[in-house]
Amino acid sequence: MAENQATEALFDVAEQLLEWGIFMLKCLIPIIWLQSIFSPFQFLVLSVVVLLGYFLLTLSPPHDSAEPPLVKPKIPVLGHLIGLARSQVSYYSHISTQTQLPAATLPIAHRKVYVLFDPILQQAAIKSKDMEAQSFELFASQIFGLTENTVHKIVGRDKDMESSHGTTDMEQVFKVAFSGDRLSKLINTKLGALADTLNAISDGQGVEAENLFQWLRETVSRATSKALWGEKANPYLDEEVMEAQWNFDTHMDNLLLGFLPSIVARTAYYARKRVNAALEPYYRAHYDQDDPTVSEFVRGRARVLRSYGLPDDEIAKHEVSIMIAATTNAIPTLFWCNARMFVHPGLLAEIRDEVSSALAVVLPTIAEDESNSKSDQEEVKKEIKIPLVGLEAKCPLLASVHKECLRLASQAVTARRVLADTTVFNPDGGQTYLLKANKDVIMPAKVVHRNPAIWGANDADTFNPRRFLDTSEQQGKQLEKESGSGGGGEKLARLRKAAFVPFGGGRFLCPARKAVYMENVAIMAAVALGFEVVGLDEGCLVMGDTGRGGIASPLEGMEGAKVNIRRREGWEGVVWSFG
Ligand code: HEM
Repeated sequence: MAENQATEALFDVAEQLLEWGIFMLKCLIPIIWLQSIFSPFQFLVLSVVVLLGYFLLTLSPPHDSAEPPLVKPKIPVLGHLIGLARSQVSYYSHISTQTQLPAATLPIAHRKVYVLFDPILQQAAIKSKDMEAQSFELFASQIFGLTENTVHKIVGRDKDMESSHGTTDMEQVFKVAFSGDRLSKLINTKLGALADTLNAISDGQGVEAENLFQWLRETVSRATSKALWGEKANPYLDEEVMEAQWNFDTHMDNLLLGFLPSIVARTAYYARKRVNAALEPYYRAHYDQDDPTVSEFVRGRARVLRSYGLPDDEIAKHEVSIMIAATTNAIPTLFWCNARMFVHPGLLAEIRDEVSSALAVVLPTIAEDESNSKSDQEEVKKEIKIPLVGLEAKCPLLASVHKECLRLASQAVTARRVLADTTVFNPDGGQTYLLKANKDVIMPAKVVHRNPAIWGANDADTFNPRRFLDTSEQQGKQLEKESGSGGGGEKLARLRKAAFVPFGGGRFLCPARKAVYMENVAIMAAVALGFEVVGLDEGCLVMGDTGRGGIASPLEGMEGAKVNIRRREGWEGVVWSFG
């Protein structure tokens, strides 16, 4: 918190200095003019100084008219950087609202980045073969503390592999780890561990939690770590290590400065050190290869890194990123899904009905009906297995709530480096833009996820649990009427598809997306059916902004208040399982 305030203060100072610099230069003009009367030489020198200063403070990179329109910042040179530091991912939304452009070129000092606001243009760029995700090279050594040698080895070998068989070694690992039996094992182990937590909730009193977010974070992180790192030597079984991982995840952006990290980014620096100290013995002892319960995700990645010649300590540093990928987005998504169900009692009742009929389990109120015998009830209560396959299709309202929560909470900022000059085209709007080689393209999900012309003029920013229920042409027509946009309903349905990008897109699309859909809907079903979240307060529930993009968490202190998670009346004693 203190580090963030310091950064904010730094940017305030920079902004003030720039404003003052320009103001002073302007003030100098009459003085220089006066000077010209007494000393032509001093007049000449001062004029050159002022002109040079003004040029440096207002310069922007050359711009081709075929590129997206140039949007100059209010504060010259560093204005966009200051805006981004202050408003983070929402800065792109501000620019989109202010300019109403489908795409923009943002000059930052002598460099520029393209930002695509239009979903069709985003899809055109994201699917182009001439775009590369380059973030690893840019921040890996500062964020993870890797040596330059390690970064070069990884990037160099990845590039060799890519040119020889079209995909990188890591992409191959993702393909295997997130398909077939490996995927089933990953999901079953994680959900098995989650079921253990649910089953341990006592009848009657339930569990008290500081807030629902914290409870989910502990529960889901524990289950995820077991599924990923295996049962023999899971380094995250130690609560201190898990806590350090969360601290690292929350504060790691401060390490990007790369300057005196143990002072400037103290929390992240020491948290990383603690996690490294737990992961290093794990890799040194080769648990990743020797324990058969370890996931293919952990095993395959380490195998690749070893084949690149990385020592165990560098592998340990690199693999701090595993829990970030697996929990940073997944946990807040699950939080919003469950929180939104429980703060809308009418919706919760509908979901409970939908799930119980899909699973053919009898609700206690129905079971208490005289036509049902007591033995029926007991049988129902004994064990309920939530199926993983086909649940979404059987529970369309549940699936719609899940997607709507992803839509509202996703602030993913997909970034790509343009490898060769690329033209992106939107046939509907007729816009064509040139994206030049070696520039970066930013595609902010928040802008397209909340575009009123696509999602509805009245409720693009608000939660509509039924939004994803019906994708028929008729709904498209209704939307068209609401948003006032022209064109057929089909066009709007197409736009919506393009404008829903919580998992990124193209070649670097999240490899775990199928697992996420299956797991989240199953967990929501079990929690809705068998539990109550007492005390959840909608008035204390506010979404924050993510610094680096991804799924937004609730603001600190606004996670919905203290809660009691307890078994639903009539559903005590149920043994939950998934499969
Ligand atoms: C709600 C949950 C999740 C969301 C919203 C999400 C979203 C994303 C996004 C936006 C990307 C970047 C895609 C791009 O650049 O186009 C990504 C990449 C990735 N995600 Fe996820 N993710 C989720 C859960 C997970 C989980 C549970 C895992 C692992 C167990 C995972 C593993 C990865 C990996 C390894 C990548 C990098 C892919 C690459 O570089 O090719 N994600 N995810």
